[in-house]
Amino acid sequence: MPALASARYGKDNVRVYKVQKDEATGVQTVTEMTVCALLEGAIETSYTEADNSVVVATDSIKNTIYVKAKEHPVNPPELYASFLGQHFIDRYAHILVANIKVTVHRWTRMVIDGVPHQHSFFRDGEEKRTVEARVTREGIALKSGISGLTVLKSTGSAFHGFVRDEYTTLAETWDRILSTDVDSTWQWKLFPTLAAVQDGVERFDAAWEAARNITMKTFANDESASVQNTMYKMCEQILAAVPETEVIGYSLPNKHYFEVDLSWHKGLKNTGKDAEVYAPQSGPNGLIICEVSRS
Ligand SMILES: O=c1[nH]c(=O)c2[nH]c(=O)[nH]c2[nH]1
Repeated sequence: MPALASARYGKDNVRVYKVQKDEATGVQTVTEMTVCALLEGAIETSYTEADNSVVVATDSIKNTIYVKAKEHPVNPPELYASFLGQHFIDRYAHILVANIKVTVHRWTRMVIDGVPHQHSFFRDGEEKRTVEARVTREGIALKSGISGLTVLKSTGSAFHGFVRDEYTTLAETWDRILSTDVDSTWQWKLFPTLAAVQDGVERFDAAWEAARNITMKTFANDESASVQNTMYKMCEQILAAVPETEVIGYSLPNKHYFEVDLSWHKGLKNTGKDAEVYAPQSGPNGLIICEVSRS
């Protein structure tokens, strides 16, 4: 006898733009985000018995995303995600969980002739700020993050001492290129209420800045023994810098740059200490993942 083991539904890829206009100065500030809202609760019969009376239409969920963006601040995204999720469990008695994901796209203010422009912006990279909220009547669980922050260092990275056996072809190296697309998350202690999220709301921007700075500073300055060890050092520092976090996570692809032997052409030296021209690889790539919590 089959049984519905789990179910959630809602609207994904809802693109939202909000402008804030300071009438006194003429300065405008913009936020663009992509929102996903998925609901859980007493919705089984919609799957098993074609009972749509328990279904808040995904079209209505999309409408709610826009309305809540109008009614509430969209910054920081942790606050907007909490308002939105809280709405669904307050408004519908049979909805037990609202899963909200907000992805914020970069619009950085232009500086023209040394002066910040009042209303013009540019996309300075595909890095995103993210938040995942799981809102229930027990509280609001928030996981904030950064994704798509592409970084590279041209030296200061080694990898040696790994298992050597009949499957190994990789040479040990004491100097290699290290490049990755940073995906980092920090899970907050459970907020018991929406008011607890609102109280001290500046913690969210401060944590994002700390995580981003720690990631870049550690990436740049660490004499890396491996991706594993460098990411662990990042996690340790974020736990120390943001006391309200419980778990720090990283998922880092190791984007390989291979040396190219050019000795076939007039004896050109382009390997080892003479390496200058490399072949960036699009795949396969390593993928190194960890989560670090307080002991
Ligand atoms: O930092 C690294 N960690 C690995 O686990 C690994 N494996 C590999 O082939 N290269 C690397 N680099």
